[in-house]
Amino acid sequence: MGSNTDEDVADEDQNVPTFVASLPVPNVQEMVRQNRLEVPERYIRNEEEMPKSTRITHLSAEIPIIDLRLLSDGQEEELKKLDMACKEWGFFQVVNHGVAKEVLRNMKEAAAEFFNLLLEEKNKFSMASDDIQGYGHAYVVSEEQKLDWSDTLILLIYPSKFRRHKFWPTTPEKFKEIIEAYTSEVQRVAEELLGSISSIMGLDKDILHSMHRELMQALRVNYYPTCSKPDLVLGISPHSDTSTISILLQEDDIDGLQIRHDEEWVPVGPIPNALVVNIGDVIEIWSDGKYKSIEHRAVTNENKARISFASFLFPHDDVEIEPLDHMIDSSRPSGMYNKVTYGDYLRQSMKRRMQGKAHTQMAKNET
Ligand SMILES: O=C(O)CCC(=O)C(=O)O
Ligand SMILES: [Fe+2]
Repeated sequence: MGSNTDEDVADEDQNVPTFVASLPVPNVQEMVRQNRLEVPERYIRNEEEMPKSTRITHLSAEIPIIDLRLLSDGQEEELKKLDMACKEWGFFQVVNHGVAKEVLRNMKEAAAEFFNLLLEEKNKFSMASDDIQGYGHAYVVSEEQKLDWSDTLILLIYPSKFRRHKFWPTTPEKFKEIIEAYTSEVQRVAEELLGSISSIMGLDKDILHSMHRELMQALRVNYYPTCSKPDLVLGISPHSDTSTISILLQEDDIDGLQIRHDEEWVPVGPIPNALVVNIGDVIEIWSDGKYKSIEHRAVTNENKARISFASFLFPHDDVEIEPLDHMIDSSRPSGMYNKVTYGDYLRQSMKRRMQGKAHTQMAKNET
């Protein structure tokens, strides 16, 4: 991994995985550009989903902050904190991760420049009708469902043989290199984190990584335009991630991400240059529910568009996922989840709209 010597070989390769396509929906940024005040009915949430108050609460300050250097050095305190974070929050912020500020800044600036292009320029990279790589929307499966107040750019990054370069924006000119620089660092951070998560699960450090067969990474860049009525819409619907772990870069000065904790929505206040990490469904299943893949959503605001970068780390399609024997409670010897083939799990989830914990529910062992 990490090499880019096989540049462009993947595009026509039959073995490049494809994902379930989304129905076509309007471009939200363009809609706002044309009429800043309009909020069409399809975006207005039912009463119970409306975000209403989006302010930082006292709980925001309790979301764990983890020092990656200490963690990767195996420092006991930091490993304990990670264990608590995975059990009680499913989310934590990572500092001291070693990704250069310049790499983060370049990524943010390049993405902002891309989204500021005219629609017809961006549409040169729009998703094909049978897949979700490129610029467009994901998880829209019916004409009736409420729509998210966002547009997105999705790229499969690793292994690099799976890249589909025709979807990689060419404006700004250096965008490809900038994505490469950022995502290769994310891959390193992910490998370090998987090592530490292996340790707290009582496994040798390299086990979780090797269980992926190939450690895949997809990048989803979310663009949330401003909204004149942010209390009525959601930038991204509540969902848990189908990944093993996800690593998110967000703006330093715009709130948006909220996570479900003790039945409340808790905003994750940005820490400049930190990365937000969450446990995905795969670890929830491997750990038989001890480590939680927590529901989260994004809200919008009236004043400033927000861009976030979500990297999803996940296993090869053929990998079978099931609770690890030693993580299963003796009181429930068959475990909480059935065995699933990851590729099936992922594609099944994409046939549904994003809906809270519906995906892991599907794998639940009801006996
Ligand atoms: O924009 C955010 O803060 C959250 C994005 C997210 O959850 C996702 O892309 O899966
Ligand atoms: Fe997510």
